[in-house]
Amino acid sequence: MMEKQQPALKKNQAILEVQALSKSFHGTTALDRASFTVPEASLTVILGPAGAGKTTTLRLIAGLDRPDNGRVLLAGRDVGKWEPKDRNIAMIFDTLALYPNKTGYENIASPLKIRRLPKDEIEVRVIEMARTLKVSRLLDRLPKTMSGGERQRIALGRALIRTPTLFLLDEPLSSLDAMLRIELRAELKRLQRELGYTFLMATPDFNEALAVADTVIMLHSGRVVQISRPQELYDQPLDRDIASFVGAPQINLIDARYEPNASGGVMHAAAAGLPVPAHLKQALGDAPCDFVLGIRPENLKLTALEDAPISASLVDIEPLGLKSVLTVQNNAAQLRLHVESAMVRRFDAGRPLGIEPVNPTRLLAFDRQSGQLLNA
Ligand SMILES: Nc1ncnc2c1ncn2[C@@H]1O[C@H](COP(=O)(O)OP(=O)(O)OP(=O)(O)O)[C@@H](O)[C@H]1O
Repeated sequence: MMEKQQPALKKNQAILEVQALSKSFHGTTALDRASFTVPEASLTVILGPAGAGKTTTLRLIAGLDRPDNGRVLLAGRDVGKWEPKDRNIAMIFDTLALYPNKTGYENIASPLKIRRLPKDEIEVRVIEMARTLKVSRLLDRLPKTMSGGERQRIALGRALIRTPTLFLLDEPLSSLDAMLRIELRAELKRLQRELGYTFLMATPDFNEALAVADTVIMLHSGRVVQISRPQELYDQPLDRDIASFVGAPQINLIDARYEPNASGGVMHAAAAGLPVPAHLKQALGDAPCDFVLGIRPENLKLTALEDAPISASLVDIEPLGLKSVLTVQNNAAQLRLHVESAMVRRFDAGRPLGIEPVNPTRLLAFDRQSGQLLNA
């Protein structure tokens, strides 16, 4: 099968450029002027909740749907009029099913056989792929004799044996159980690096993005709301929706009032007067104002009730192994804290607790109306 010749990339040119891409279905906007680039040999993740427009974006790039507006450029060329088969893109979905009556070898080889590659070349590539995926010993076996994880590796081998310009992966691990998922996402990242592939992967799972992504494109209601490194998305989310979406347990977002004074000012939040860290003071300015204070649950800790800036009573404990998530409440706010399980094992609901923020440089402030991050 002939694929259209891709021109050589110019230095620093993105493999993929998406420019103001829009798509509506029956009057509902699925994608709204989305723009981003994907550099060669990178792993870029499109992150967003259900219905954010992730699949729509991938389908438009693959040419499976036509955009209402905007352009898709591959290696600098507008491919708007190209058929999917001419775009030299491989799309991998979550169902990585195998042919049950074919051996591991035949399964991995099948995309190359369809392309009528010479037998010798197929053999070299399958053996190499099996070595990379550590499944060489499974090549003669049928899928029914393999474990779930082994089958997924063979299926990945089959998906990755082609050498397209770009791989689009739509929630490729979503059908797997948690353990296998963690193992295989590390494997995907390793393969992508080792083979120098370019991956654009959609997922609703921030932890997955954190584990594998070079860059995250955060999509919300069809709009690109932030493009950054995954850790930056967690540390500096550009608005409160992003802050809530990334990180579990969820960030605490509490109404706060800022009162500047000669000694740096005070923030009234959760029925407490808290000192204002320098970066927030800069972001909030010189006048009193209302804002939303963002505190990650790991940046709150239990402390002696008599010295605590915040007092609240225990509502619930969710044990998560070594750590537990505590929900506490006072008359101004409900808060989640991430604490050592050993500390709270014998706590009963209703118990009064003392709480203090830690790592003040990690506190965030958001505009009360727009929800935007307030930055210095
Ligand atoms: N073929 C279609 N016909 C009608 N509406 C569609 C179609 N495809 C997508 N949509 C709508 O467009 C919006 C974006 O859908 P899309 O599948 O791209 O989201 P997603 O981020 O991939 O979600 P998920 O994580 O649930 O797969 C949704 O509101 C969806 O209902």
